[in-house]
Amino acid sequence: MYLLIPAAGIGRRLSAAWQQAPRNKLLLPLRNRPLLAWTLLAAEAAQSIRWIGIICQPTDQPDFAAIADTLSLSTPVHFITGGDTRQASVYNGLQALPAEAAQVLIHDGARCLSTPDLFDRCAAAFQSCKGFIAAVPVKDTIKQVNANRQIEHTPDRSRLWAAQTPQGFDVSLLKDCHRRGHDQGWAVTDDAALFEKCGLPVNIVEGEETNLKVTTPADLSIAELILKQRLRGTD
Ligand SMILES: Nc1ccn([C@@H]2O[C@H](COP(=O)(O)OP(=O)(O)OP(=O)(O)O)[C@@H](O)[C@H]2O)c(=O)n1
Ligand SMILES: C[C@](O)(CO)[C@H](O)COP(=O)(O)O
Repeated sequence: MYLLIPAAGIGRRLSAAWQQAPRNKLLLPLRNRPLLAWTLLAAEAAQSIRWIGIICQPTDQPDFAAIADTLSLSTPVHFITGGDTRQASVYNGLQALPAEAAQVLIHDGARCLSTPDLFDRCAAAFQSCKGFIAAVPVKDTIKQVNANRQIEHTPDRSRLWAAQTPQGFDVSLLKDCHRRGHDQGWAVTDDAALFEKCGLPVNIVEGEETNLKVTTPADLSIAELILKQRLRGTD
């Protein structure tokens, strides 16, 4: 299975909280390794992942290459230049896939706590569909709010899921959706939304409650705790 890892962000929300200049949060230490290292180790331990493409800014590539070298991965790692948005980065990643890649998993580098089992369950989902996402049921009541911060609507919680990654797609179909998105000026925050806008079905694969996206300082603290428990075997 081919895996694309969007890793070309600049961590604005994390840096702003610390009142620091933006920097790629995937280089931040978590326990005793850079955040990206945990993502790579999980992908390496998955039975299904045979190819990794890290989508990054050229300025981060030397650091990411050093991280990959330190891990001595058996899975081949390739580097792809990212774009100004996650959507643009994934677009670049798709263009860089080997011609023989028919299916791809896309997984945020910032979701460093995903387990090998989740990668393998997602890879297996291709046996029954051409588009899917890892997701978990929503626990909070969600409110749709207008510009005046007044509640407009309370969706039925029983039908709400929080999208995670990996997200998996037929490569040819996703390339078409990204192309249409570029031509139509669609701006989306996950790749499934492009499939949806193109009228293509996207299924749900049960995600993991611990598969959080490290976005804010609180996420970093939670990720530290989860890793501490996981490394002690008490996760
Ligand atoms: N132009 C971008 C923006 C984001 N990402 C990646 O997409 C994932 C999810 O993005 P997010 O958590 O938002 O990371 P950042 O964009 O770095 O964070 P922020 O929005 O706070 O700047 C991350 O692994 C990030 O590196 C990317 O590859 N290219
Ligand atoms: C793809 C994603 O992780 C699904 O929840 C999320 O949309 C990424 O959003 P971000 O703003 O790029 O972190």
